[in-house]
Amino acid sequence: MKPTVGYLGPEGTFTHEAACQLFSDQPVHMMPYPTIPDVLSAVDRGECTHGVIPVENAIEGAVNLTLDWLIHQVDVPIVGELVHPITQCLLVHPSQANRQKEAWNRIISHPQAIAQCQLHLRRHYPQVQVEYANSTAEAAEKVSRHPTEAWMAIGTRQAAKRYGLHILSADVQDFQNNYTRFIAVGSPLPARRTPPGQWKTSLCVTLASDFPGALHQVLATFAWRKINLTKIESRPTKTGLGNYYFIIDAEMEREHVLLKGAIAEIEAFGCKVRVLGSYPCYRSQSVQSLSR
Ligand SMILES: O=C(O)C(=O)C[C@]1(C(=O)O)C=C[C@@H](O)C=C1
Repeated sequence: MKPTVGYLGPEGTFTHEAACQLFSDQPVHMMPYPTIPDVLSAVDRGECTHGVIPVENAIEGAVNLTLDWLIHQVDVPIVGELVHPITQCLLVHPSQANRQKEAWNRIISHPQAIAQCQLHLRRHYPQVQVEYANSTAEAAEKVSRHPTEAWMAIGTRQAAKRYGLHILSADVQDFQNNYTRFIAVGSPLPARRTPPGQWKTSLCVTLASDFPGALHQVLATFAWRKINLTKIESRPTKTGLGNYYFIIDAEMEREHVLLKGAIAEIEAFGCKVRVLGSYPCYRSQSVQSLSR
């Protein structure tokens, strides 16, 4: 049976591009969902074999909704990662494309996309009212349904094609080198033609108690074993101010004797360790020819 891949939709989101890349080597059934929690819940209850969602952006940082749902709401392992380039475009209805800059009155997009372009918007379109959408493609689709409005969406080139929009300007993010890290969750990833660049294990660590050097003690277990950490992020446990989980990404397979040793040592201090997944990491090929 073909795998069913849930992703943050509708068609034409960055997540859709990432999902097409990750599953480009075999036939799959792609299933769009309106929100990140919907994707994760669909995988959790077995409606999809896999899910693809964003987890971190180079400009804006962590996608907290993804982290919080992975920790608190669902029990689905991370099985793969894809780093994908993000080119934000200003998309408008073709019948409005000749407007002056001052004439645009609304910008619609996903909060992460708006945040990545905030300097550009302040500089060029200070008058626009911001409206948030569940995804960049949802915003593009809304602009396409309102041909008489002076509205812009921020989104992908693919969304311009799919929803018949005009690209007013491309690369409008405030910093170049814009990349988002997407993760696949659910069943193990089918084999891909390209080998992974690296292997990571994501851990969620809860400290035993709050004392000077508690986090240092945890980090030291990785340091003396020379295990490289690629990320550490704290998220509230939601039990009170000052209580955190630490999400630690280690550049090593879960079964490696050094990582097993590190986890055992951290647990011996009384900390709780949950393995969120151990997975291959890929980088995107060109996104030009993607469509499914
Ligand atoms: O709205 C989309 O197109 C998405 O795929 C979501 C998302 C995100 O949540 O970070 C993905 C990549 C970009 O950073 C902007 C938005």
